[in-house]
Amino acid sequence: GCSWGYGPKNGPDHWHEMGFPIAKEGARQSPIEIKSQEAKYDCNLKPLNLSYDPASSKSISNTGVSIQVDFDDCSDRSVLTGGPLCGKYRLRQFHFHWGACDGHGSEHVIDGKNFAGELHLVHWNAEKYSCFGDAVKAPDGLAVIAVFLKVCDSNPALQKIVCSLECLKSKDSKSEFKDFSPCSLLPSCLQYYTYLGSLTTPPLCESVIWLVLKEPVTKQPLDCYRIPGSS
Ligand SMILES: NS(=O)(=O)c1ccc(S(=O)(=O)NCc2cccs2)s1
Ligand SMILES: [Zn+2]
Repeated sequence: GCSWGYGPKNGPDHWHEMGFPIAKEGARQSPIEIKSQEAKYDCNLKPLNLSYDPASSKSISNTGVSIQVDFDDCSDRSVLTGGPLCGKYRLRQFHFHWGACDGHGSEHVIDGKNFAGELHLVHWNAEKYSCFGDAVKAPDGLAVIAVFLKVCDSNPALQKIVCSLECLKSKDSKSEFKDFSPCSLLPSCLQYYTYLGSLTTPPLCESVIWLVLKEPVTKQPLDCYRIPGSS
């Protein structure tokens, strides 16, 4: 069909011919490979300042290409400030990218290392733009925190998300998802790399200030959930 995805016929190498020429012609396309030795320290950068209200989480859905938790972004309930950012960026949603096996799945790569997955917390500049749709078209409209995910034996915060997957088996399924604190998914150290890039999926808008955390978090191996009746 005409919808983009990650298959051999509709994956990233085809997106430019599926209505998103920016994939080939863009000036600041993400993801990128980060080479730590080439990163420059910038003393003007501030620490990231996250202020999230767990009561602002609304729902969790299977978008067909990811698992996404949406937040109430009608007011400044969950906001990101600091880092390279000017003003307050409102948390709109977070979602995941992962692979078929544990050796790959992250979008960004650090010094040639792939991680099992990557969590993206998507924020938009509500001080400067009146709605998300306007922000996603602006060069400083979005700020996305990227967190690398490693496989490990347990992560209680992810547990709540994984448990919700039971009733999200089909595309566009959605269920209530209240009182979730995204901070519980973050590593203790919020040191980050930052660069100007784009959405990593169509429409690939070049409107993202990327904040890629240096420290990964550990995620529950999904296969640790025994299916009742299986041996
Ligand atoms: N992987 S990522 O964090 O770079 C994202 C990809 C898409 C994102 S979105 O939530 O902004 N939707 C994009 C849009 C929907 C409708 C108009 S633009 S965030
Ligand atoms: Zn993403």
